[in-house]
Amino acid sequence: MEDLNVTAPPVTPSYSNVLQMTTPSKTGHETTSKDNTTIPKKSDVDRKIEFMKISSFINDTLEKNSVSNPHEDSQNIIVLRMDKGNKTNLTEAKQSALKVLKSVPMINMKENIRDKKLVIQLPSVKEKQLARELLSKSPMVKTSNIVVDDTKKMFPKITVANIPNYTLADIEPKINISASDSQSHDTIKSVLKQGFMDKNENLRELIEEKNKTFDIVYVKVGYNYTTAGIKVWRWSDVTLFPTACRVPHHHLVIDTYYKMSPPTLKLRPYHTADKGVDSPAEEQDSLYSESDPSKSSLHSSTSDTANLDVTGTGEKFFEALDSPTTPATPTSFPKLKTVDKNKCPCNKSDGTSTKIICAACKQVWHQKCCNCTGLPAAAIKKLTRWQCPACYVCPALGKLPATVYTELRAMRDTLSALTLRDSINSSSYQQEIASLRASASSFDASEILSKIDSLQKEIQELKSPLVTPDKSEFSPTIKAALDNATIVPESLKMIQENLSHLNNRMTQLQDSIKTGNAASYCRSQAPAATDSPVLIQPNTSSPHVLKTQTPCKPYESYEAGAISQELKAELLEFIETLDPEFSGVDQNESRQVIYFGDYSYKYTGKNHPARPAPPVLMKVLDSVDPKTGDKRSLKANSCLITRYRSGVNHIPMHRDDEIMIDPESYIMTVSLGAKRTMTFCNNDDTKSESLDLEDCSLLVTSRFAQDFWRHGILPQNEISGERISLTFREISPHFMNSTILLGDSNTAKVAFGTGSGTLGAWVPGKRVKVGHIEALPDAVDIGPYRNIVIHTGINSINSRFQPRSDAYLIHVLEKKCKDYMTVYPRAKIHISMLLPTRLRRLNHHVECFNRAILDMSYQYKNIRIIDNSMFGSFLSDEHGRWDVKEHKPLASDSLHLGKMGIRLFAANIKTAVIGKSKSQSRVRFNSSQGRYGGAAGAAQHQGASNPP
Ligand SMILES: O=C(O)CCC(=O)C(=O)O
Ligand SMILES: [Fe+2]
Repeated sequence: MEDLNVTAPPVTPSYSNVLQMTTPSKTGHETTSKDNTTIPKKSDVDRKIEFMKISSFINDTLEKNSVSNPHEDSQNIIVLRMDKGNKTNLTEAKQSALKVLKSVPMINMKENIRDKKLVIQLPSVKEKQLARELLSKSPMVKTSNIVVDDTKKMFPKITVANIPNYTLADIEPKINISASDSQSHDTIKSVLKQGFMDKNENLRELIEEKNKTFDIVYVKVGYNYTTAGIKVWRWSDVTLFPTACRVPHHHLVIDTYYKMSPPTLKLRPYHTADKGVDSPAEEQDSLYSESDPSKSSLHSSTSDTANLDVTGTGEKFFEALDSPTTPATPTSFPKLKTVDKNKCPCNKSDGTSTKIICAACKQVWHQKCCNCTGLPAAAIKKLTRWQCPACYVCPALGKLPATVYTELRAMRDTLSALTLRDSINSSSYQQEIASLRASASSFDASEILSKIDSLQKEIQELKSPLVTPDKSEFSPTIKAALDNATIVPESLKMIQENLSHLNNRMTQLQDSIKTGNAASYCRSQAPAATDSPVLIQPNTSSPHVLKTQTPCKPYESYEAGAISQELKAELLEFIETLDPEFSGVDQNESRQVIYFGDYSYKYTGKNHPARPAPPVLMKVLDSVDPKTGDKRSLKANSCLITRYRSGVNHIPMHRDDEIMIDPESYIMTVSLGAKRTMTFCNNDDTKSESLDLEDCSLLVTSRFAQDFWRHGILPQNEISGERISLTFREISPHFMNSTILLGDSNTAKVAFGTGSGTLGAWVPGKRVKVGHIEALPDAVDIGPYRNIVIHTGINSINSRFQPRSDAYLIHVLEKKCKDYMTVYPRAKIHISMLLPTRLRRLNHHVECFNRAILDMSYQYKNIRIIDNSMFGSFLSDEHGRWDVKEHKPLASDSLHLGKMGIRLFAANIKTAVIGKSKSQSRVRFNSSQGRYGGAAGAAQHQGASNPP
């Protein structure tokens, strides 16, 4: 190939695909190429079809190309896809699939509800083939239009896709053109086409369909994110391709160059600078047009060819980077809407936003348009070597010598020799499977079922302590234990709870045995055993236990006579004056309320505007001395006065769990008048408590307890007297963004709270030190935060003392996240990606681990990713960790961020947790108004509406 000596035919690059943001899609136009053939411009539909074809080509290629696949296991995956419009129920499909695959050992079967698919992981290719065969024959698949697919479907969000250039390496050797017969453009073209077509059936179709119009394809890989309404691209090394594709909220964009590149026919590398691309005329080129060769950037490509990455590993790319003549910025960047360097690419004039100038391309950016929000103007001025997203490439990830790849490959080979997948194929493992199969065939379910039955009976009897058990019926062990035991009521309760749990599990097991699914039941109970060579189960509870557990008391304290008679009289006198202002909470007027507070409060569908509190309410707060378990200060900035005319008036069971209540706060209720009973119930209604609220009493509950207990004052028709309650809460719209940061030492300096904290007033919360993944706290220890930000893992993957496989660590992380989602279904979990370090061996691992996090997180809609890759560019600043001038990391530290790094890291967290919710853009309050000050915020009481 290199020796081809052909004259340059007229060629020009087409950059249409990358112009998604710059060129509005044109449909139905026709254009005339230089050789006068009329070439149809592609309609959106055409493009879509083409992209689908090409993406399946990519999937195939990746399937074959395990080198670029970071998840070796995913080769043995079958996907059952219930396509759109298919009415099949996923759970039913799963049941049927389990039946069909009864005889096939499998690692697991996961439901992906969002994409309506089942992902079946099998131990090896052999089992996969077997499973595929069984599935394709199964009536379930045939009759319900379920597609059996063994691609990995790595690219759920491909918007524009094409052939990744590493596939060119596969193709190239197939194209044998001798110097003599390659004199004409057409010959070369046809030979190349043949080369492509030989490679892939889909592509053949594509080419034949489009005929004539297909040239060589060059690919750039990247993903974009949106900032200030404009799309910004981050181009990646092609080896990062899967990662780029899988960032859930980014769209993958692959820049395509339908180009011939004589005279050398070297393929243009994806990262070469886009010389000559800025011309708007070229932007409008169709994919297929050929125009003036002088505009082509591909002609003068001696340096381009030097950068050619034919191996697909990025080696050449990095080699080229290492050479002193190559600029340090290898990425090219799509053209921005504006060609005016003095104007931000967002094309909007925003006089208030501080501007930054890129040191490389001199483009002006608004602070907010390049992800620099959170930085003070003074700090921005200091960013003299700042490079914009278009120019920057993180030195940690972007510049590795080729030798590193050789080492890495060797390392990977050694490592993969140690993985479970290989051991699965080993003969001893196979023998074990065979013996298990043999014993399974002689498995006598009836004996086990009867044993379970009798165990369940024993459990049932143990569970009813009121009936004195006849010990003679128990097994000797239980009998002995009962004889020796002195059981206190609490432990009895606990034993009872555990027994119910056990009982449930037994019933499940029994069902599984009866339906012949024992094997799959056992597998689903032990994912760690197959995911990881380290067979350790993380210490987390089952969803059942998590949902029903009650880790706290329903209330903190109750104090009779907490309010003096004088204060009571004063309060009643004040409330008397409010009489006409009370409003009924529903049509039945089950009770009447009136509200005072710094922020407006939406309670049972009605908006109660902010209203300054009178001194007498302040007096109540000042006079009480609530007894709480800890010394947290009791703050309140709102008071809801509720009037129950008689015992008929009531408040149904509910939780005070509005998102605007401080997650760490207490809720105080002062009762006046008739004695009423408050009932508390835990989540699964297995526990209930009641408490008489007497005249002048004070009840203190915590916001924390609301997730585990409901409360209410039910009708007591026999009571004729009136009761008035005053409920004091701490409410602020800030708490919509309340955040708990579970983070390693890099997060130590991220400051929370109002005022001048790094995260600012709108992100209140706290940081909990979590040095490594296994130290992530249990769900019940977290609290009702809206956001759970996790930034930990670097110590886990770097630990020499407690080495853990990535699969295991991801498993623990996933399990913890699931626990958090079970206990706090309204919380958003943000996993902040590991940051690059100065340790090169670790950086590769960081990248792989981040990919694995992406893989895991993609399955859950409540898990989001904080993508720190962009902010890598700031690490190059002297305030961060990288010394751009010396092109090496700062000497001081290998893992920790510098001062500026922390700021930007915090800004990234802030952006993630604040999001772009509407209410956020409407900042409607004035924090300086203080306690009961009366500015208008908005808080909402979600519970306490009467059932219809
Ligand atoms: O009146 C009471 O004591 C309880 C009121 C209450 O639970 C509420 O407003 O959420
Ligand atoms: Fe309540």
